[in-house]
Parts: sequence; structure tokens; C-alpha cells
Amino acid sequence: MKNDEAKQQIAYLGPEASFTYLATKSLFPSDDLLPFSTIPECIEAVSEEKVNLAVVPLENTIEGTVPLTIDYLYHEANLFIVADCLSKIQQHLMVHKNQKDNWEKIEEIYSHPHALAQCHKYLYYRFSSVPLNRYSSTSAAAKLVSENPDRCIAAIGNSSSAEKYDLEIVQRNVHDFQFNHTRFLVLSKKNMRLPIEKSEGNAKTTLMITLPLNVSGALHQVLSVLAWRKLDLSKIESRPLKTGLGEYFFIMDVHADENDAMMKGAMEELAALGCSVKSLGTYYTYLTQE
Ligand SMILES: O=C(O)C(=O)C[C@]1(C(=O)O)C=C[C@@H](O)C=C1
Repeated sequence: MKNDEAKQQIAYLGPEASFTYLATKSLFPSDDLLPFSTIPECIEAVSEEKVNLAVVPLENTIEGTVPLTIDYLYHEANLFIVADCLSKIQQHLMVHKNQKDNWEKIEEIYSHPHALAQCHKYLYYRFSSVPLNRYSSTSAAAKLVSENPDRCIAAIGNSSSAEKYDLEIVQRNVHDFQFNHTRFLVLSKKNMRLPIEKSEGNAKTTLMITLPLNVSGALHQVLSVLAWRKLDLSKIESRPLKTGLGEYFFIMDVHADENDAMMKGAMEELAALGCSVKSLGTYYTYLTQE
């Protein structure tokens, strides 16, 4: 990412060597990267202007949405997406070097819940009686293992965290499906676009839409508004409004600029139909190295 001004402060889900760190480092190689322990803390840091930007995971090809990110963006924060990026995810099983000959007798496994879920089949068939402990990130799990040389415990995470925390990788690529990618968002308080050197495809806009309650065919109307304008959707997902069962909001990615005449018209028409529509901004996808 080009950066002509002074160094920016970028929040990420830490500690160092998490998947989010690797994505952040690849996007902002010469900025100040600040680790936070949870996704909400990253989002709040940028909302409270303690940092310029935050990088958070949004969705994964195996496990789907990271609900905390979407829900926090809808219910708690007022931020814009200024770029997104796709990273290849390879999960490895790692132990303390003192335990490398005992790894088949592991007593507990730690990792981020999304990472554990990406390795569900492997863990189920190989370590069915071993407790799986959800931890704040894959790198936090690796750090925990490094701080407990006498315990026969393992972490699941990437090879950078094995290197950083001096662990032994005992099984490589334990994720259940080979095509494993996570999409990360770069969030800002300002609605702007980051200048990106290696971007892929056209601009994309993320919309959060709430339908009028109890109107039959409301979702069909929303889709029609986009369809007749030939606005291409690449994602649609519903999440609970948290107001009652059966009440949802929708997050949609539309392949168009929010300033295009067709998008402006669509947003006006959606509002006229009684929907509440919020644009999280127009941005480009950055390609990280495979
Ligand atoms: O735990 C990490 O290393 C993270 O950066 C979080 C996270 C996630 O929330 O999805 C990021 C990418 C992988 O999909 C697994 C975990």
C-alpha cells in the first residue's frame, strides 16, 4: 500500500505472527502495527481514533463469517471499509521443542475458534479425546505453548508463529480443505479509499440493509432493485438484528462504486421502499502473496 505521509498506526488482532498480523504487515509494511487482544478492541481503537486504521478478519472459505466483526460493524461501530484483502491460510500443529517427541500424547490443543473449526475433521479423527481450547488468536495460542515447556500441549497456527515462538511444527497443513483463504477488512473512521498498488478487479461497495418488518416479498424487492440495474452482488448474508427471532439485517457486497448513478438510484429506491440502507464505503481488493 502506498504511503506518502507520515507513519500510520494500524490496529490488528495480535500478538505478532497471527494471520491478521501477516495480512496487516503485507498491506502496511512500513507503518506502526499495534496488537490488540480482541476484534472489538481493534474496532474500538479506530473508532476512538487511537489508531488510523484497523485490520480485522471478516470471512473464511471453510468456516464462513467471523460473526464478531460483522455484528460489531452493524451494532456498535460507525466505520468504513477502505480496502479488503485475501490471504491464503495454512494451519499447522505445533508443540514446544521440549515436547517434540511426545506430540502424539498431546493433552490439550489451543487455537482461535475459527482455526479449530478449519481443522475440525483432522482434530476429530486424530485427537478425538483431547480437549480443544478456544484462545484469542492462533499466535496467542503459540505464545502460550512457548511459555509452558513442561506441558504436553499444542497450538494450531501458521509457520510464522512457530518461528516467532520457537515451536516445532509436528503436522503440517491440518486444515480440512486445501482451498483455505480468509478475507480481511481495513477499517477507518473516514470514508476514503486507500491507494493500492496491486489491486484486483473493480471497486466494490458493502451495504448493510434492514428490511421493513413484516412486509412480504421485501427481500425480493431489494434484489429486484439491484438486479434490473445490473448491479452485481458477490455476497449476501443475514445476521440477527438481536431484536427478536426471525429479525435480521443483510450485508451485501455490490460490484459498483457508491457514487455511480445506478448505485445512488438503487439506494434511494431502497430507502423509498422502507429499507434502512447504510454504505460502509467503496474500496478495492488488495492481493497478498500466496
Ligand atoms: O487467530 C489468528 O491468527 C487470526 O488472525 C484470526 C483468524 C480469524 O478470526 O479467522 C484469522 C484467520 C484465520 O482464519 C484464523 C483466525
